Amino acid sequence: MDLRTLPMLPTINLSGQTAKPGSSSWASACSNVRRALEEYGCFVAVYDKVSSELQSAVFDALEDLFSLPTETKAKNTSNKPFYGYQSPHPIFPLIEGMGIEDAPILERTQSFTNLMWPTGNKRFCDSIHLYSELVSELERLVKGMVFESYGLEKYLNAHINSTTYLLRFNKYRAPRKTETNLGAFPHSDKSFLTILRQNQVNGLEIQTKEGDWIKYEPPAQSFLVMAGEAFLAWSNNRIHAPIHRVIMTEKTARYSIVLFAFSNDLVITPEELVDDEHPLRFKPFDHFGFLCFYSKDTQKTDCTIKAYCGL
Ligand SMILES: O=C(O)CCC(=O)C(=O)O
Ligand SMILES: [Fe+2]
Repeated sequence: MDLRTLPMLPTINLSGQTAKPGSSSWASACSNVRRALEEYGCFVAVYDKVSSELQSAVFDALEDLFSLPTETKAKNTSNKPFYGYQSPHPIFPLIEGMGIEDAPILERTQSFTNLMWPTGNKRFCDSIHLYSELVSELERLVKGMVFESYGLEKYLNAHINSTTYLLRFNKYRAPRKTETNLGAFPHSDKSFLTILRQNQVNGLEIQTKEGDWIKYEPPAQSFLVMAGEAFLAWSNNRIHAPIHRVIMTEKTARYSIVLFAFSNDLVITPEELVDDEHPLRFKPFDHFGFLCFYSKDTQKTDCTIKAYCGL
C-alpha cells in the first residue's frame, strides 16, 4: 500500500481584499501564486466575482449551444488550429468543443452568437461575454502577481497589451458501456495561462511532477488556474506546465469553459531570469507559430515547446 499522503492542489484565495495590490496580504499572495505555478503548474483560485447566477446562466447557455444541429456548430471555424468546432471523433468519441476568439470583445461574442442563432440569443451573448470579461480580469491579476513576484513588473503592460484570448467550450458526454472513458487525452496546454470552470460533473485530473494524478474537485466559486508551455518558456523553465486529462466516470454530461491566454507578440524570456545557474533555455518564439507546430506534431512529445524553440 502506498503510504504517502495523497497530493492536493494548492488553493489560493483571490477574492475581495486579499488580492488587492497594496493590501497587507498582497506580497504573500503573489509569492503563493508563483510558488504554486512553479511546483504544481496550477492552483485552485477562489474568486467570487462570478456569481452563482452567472455560473448557472453560463452553463445553461452551453447546454443550448451544444444542442444546436451539427451543421450549425460546424460554422464555428477559424484559421488558427484548435480554435473552431471539434466534432466527436472515433478515437475520442466523448468530447465536442467550440471556441470564440477574443470573447471579451463584445463584437466577437456577438458575431459568434449570430452565427449560431441568426435570430439572436441575447441571454447567451450577455452571459458569455460578461463571464469572459470577468475571467480575463482574473487572468491579468494572476499574471501580474507572478511578474511582480519575480520583480518583473516593468514587462507587465506590454505583455497584457499583446495578450489575446480564446474562450473554449467543451462538452463530454457519458461513455456507453463498451466505450473508452477517456474524455481528453493527457496533454499540457500550449497557452500562456489557462483558466477553467466546470459544471458539477468532475473528471479532470492533473499530474504532479512526481507522476501522481490529482482529481480536480473544485470548491464553490473557484477556478482552476493552470500554466501552459508558453509561460514555462517565458519563465526560463521555472513555471511548470502540468499534464492533465479528463476521465469520465459519471453518468451525466460534463461541461467546461476554458479561457486560454495567448500572445500576439514574440514571447521572450526576460534577461533577469537568466544567469549562470539558469542558462537561457528557450529562443524567443511566435506563439501562433508554436501552436501550428503543435498541430502538425504527430509525435505529440511531452514538452512541445522544447522541441519548438528549446536551446
Ligand atoms: O475540460 C476540461 O476539464 C479540460 C479541458 C482541457 O484540458 C483543454 O481544453 O485544454
Ligand atoms: Fe488542457
